[in-house]
Amino acid sequence: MAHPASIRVEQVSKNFGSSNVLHDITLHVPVAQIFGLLGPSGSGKTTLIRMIAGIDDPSTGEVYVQEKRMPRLDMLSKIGYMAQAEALYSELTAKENLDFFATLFGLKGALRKQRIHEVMELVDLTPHMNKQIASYSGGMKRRLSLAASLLHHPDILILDEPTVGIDPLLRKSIWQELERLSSQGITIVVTTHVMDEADKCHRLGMIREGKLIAVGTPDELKQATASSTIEEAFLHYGSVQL
Ligand SMILES: Nc1ncnc2c1ncn2[C@@H]1O[C@H](COP(=O)(O)OP(=O)(O)OP(=O)(O)O)[C@@H](O)[C@H]1O
Repeated sequence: MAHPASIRVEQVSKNFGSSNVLHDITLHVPVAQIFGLLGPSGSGKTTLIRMIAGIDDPSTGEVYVQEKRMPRLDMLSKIGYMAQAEALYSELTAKENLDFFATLFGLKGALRKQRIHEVMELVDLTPHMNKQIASYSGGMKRRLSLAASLLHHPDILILDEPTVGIDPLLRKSIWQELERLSSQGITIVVTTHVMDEADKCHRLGMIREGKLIAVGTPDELKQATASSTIEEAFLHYGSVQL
């Protein structure tokens, strides 16, 4: 076996009432890979990663994380999840918010203080540690959410459009951090609309209308469609009749 799978999605479909939003998705993500999910708005990316994070369950099929069938409460400590909508308390400061999440993850004492400082440093928010979230910009809230998802040193990091509203310089440093985390063995699943970010992923999955229409490295997807950029490859797959 070349690489053990960190995440296995096996023949997963998802219905909301009578509407079928994911169709028969099978996907394996090896340990330490940065896997990007690309697809138009409404194609099902968030629905899929919520099932990987164990927040929702499939209608049919199975999701395994570290070979444990999801959803599973004891896997939550292994997973860091950053949603599109911020789950922050606006009347509290950044530090108070992180203190709250740290408590949920059982981080205590000096270790907790140190970790809060590390993650705040990482997202470049240290000078704003004691400001109320109500005074934060959209980008600052995204950065704080990312910091919160990293607090407990998760093995698996699941990020739903983490860099929306973040300026290019900081986006670059966040991607450097994701690469560093991956080199330490952390598996990362990230949804994105930003094509230069897609190029930084080790492997990509393209989703359209709830179907996984292509999976491969950025180079493989470009070669398969005779494209010079991921954007072109994406447009190619988007125009193919399913
Ligand atoms: N709880 C729900 N109940 C009913 N329909 C839902 C629910 N959650 C998602 N959907 C529908 O499922 C489809 C896929 O939504 P999803 O949020 O997964 O797409 P997405 O690819 O993440 O989009 P975006 O890029 O805009 O975030 C959409 O048609 C959406 O309206």
